[in-house]
Amino acid sequence: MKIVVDDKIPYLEGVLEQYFDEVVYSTGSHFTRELVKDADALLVRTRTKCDAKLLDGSNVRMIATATIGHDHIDKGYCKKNGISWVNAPGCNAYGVVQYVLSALAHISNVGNGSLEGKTLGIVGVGEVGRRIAAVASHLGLKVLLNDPPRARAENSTDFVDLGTLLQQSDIVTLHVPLIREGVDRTFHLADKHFFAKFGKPMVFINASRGEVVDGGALKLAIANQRVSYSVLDVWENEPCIDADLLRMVSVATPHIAGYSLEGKSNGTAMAVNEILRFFGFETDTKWLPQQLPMLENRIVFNGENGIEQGIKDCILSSYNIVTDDAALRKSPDLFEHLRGNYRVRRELSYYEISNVNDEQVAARLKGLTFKVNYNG
Ligand SMILES: NC(=O)c1ccc[n+]([C@@H]2O[C@H](COP(=O)([O-])OP(=O)(O)OC[C@H]3O[C@@H](n4cnc5c(N)ncnc54)[C@H](O)[C@@H]3O)[C@@H](O)[C@H]2O)c1
Ligand SMILES: O=C(O)[C@H](O)[C@H](O)COP(=O)(O)O
Repeated sequence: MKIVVDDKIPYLEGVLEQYFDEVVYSTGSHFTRELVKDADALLVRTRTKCDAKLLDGSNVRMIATATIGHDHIDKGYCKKNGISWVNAPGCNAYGVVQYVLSALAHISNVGNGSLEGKTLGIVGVGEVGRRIAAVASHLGLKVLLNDPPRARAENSTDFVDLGTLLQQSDIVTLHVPLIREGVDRTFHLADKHFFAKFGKPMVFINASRGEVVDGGALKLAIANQRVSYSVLDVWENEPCIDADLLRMVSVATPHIAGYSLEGKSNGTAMAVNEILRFFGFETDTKWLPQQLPMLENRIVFNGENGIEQGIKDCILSSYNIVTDDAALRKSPDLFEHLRGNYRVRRELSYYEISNVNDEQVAARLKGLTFKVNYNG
């Protein structure tokens, strides 16, 4: 049996070789019909468009993507052609949480004031959005949630309509999948009408998919100050991103929000286990990547400038978004290289915070998923 694998999926060395006769590694964007035609399975990331153009006439029976998003897989085509597919739900959700928390801490530090009492509007409350909602109160934020599919399915009063959210929030963050058609379409969800509904100049964050935002409408909203501060991790037409938009946004990163080490290793593990299960390979235990790289994991809490500042400093010590912003601005043409050669980044739960003498501070840091060494 043969499997074709994206060569940027980490921690895989020698694993699939134990089960498949042939394992071929290739650049995700370079998969060709020729390469996959006699493959039984594909292990991909977002860079491999799995559609008729790639798959027509192939033997592929199973596609696993080591990512949360699956808009690069033509699900209709797969269904019609008996190809099973799986993604890795939630794998890097805490990586995106860390990204958003770092963005919030940075935004607050550069003159947008305390986060305490501000309202964070979360659009799309799935694996990522609900984790952000769960940690937000530990930064003193109130949340408003918008998720029409969940609101319908759960008949719940936890959600508000998009207009209310945009009217009442100080910060809006998008965590929807890219859906191109239908009642829950998210393609260009953030268009000129969306920005016109803002009740006040607002902070805008997008770490979902680039095509969820109409870049032209965002540029206009920044120019006319409907958007007071903007953070973009994802872009239309990646990796060829809009140079004007890059100049205009406040923080720009190359689609790395979910690129924590934990996120990547979870994605690899989930995809590998699904492949092994699909092909009926006997495994004693669920496969997990071994020997993950370590970093220094101690952070000393400093409350001298207030508790909120101390908490924001802990978040920024774990991951400071400005590093990725600087790298992209320096070399926008290296968008894909910056992603492919991303450094090791550990999630908040990896870090242990010391010098915490206050029970409430300890509870807030734990709520943000840090480990806390509390001297109570
Ligand atoms: N930048 C990154 O590195 C990165 C990392 C992970 C995920 N993502 C993107 O973020 C998306 C969300 O991730 P997730 O794990 O939370 O996905 P998820 O599927 O668990 O949650 C998505 C939520 O959005 C809701 N939704 C669907 N249509 C909606 C609409 N029109 N309006 C409002 N809500 C809507 C769904 O009901 C669901 O609850 C992914 O699909 C992926 O594209 C990006
Ligand atoms: O959908 C996801 O999981 C994320 O967008 C993920 O970070 C994408 O990573 P890629 O497959 O492009 O490396």
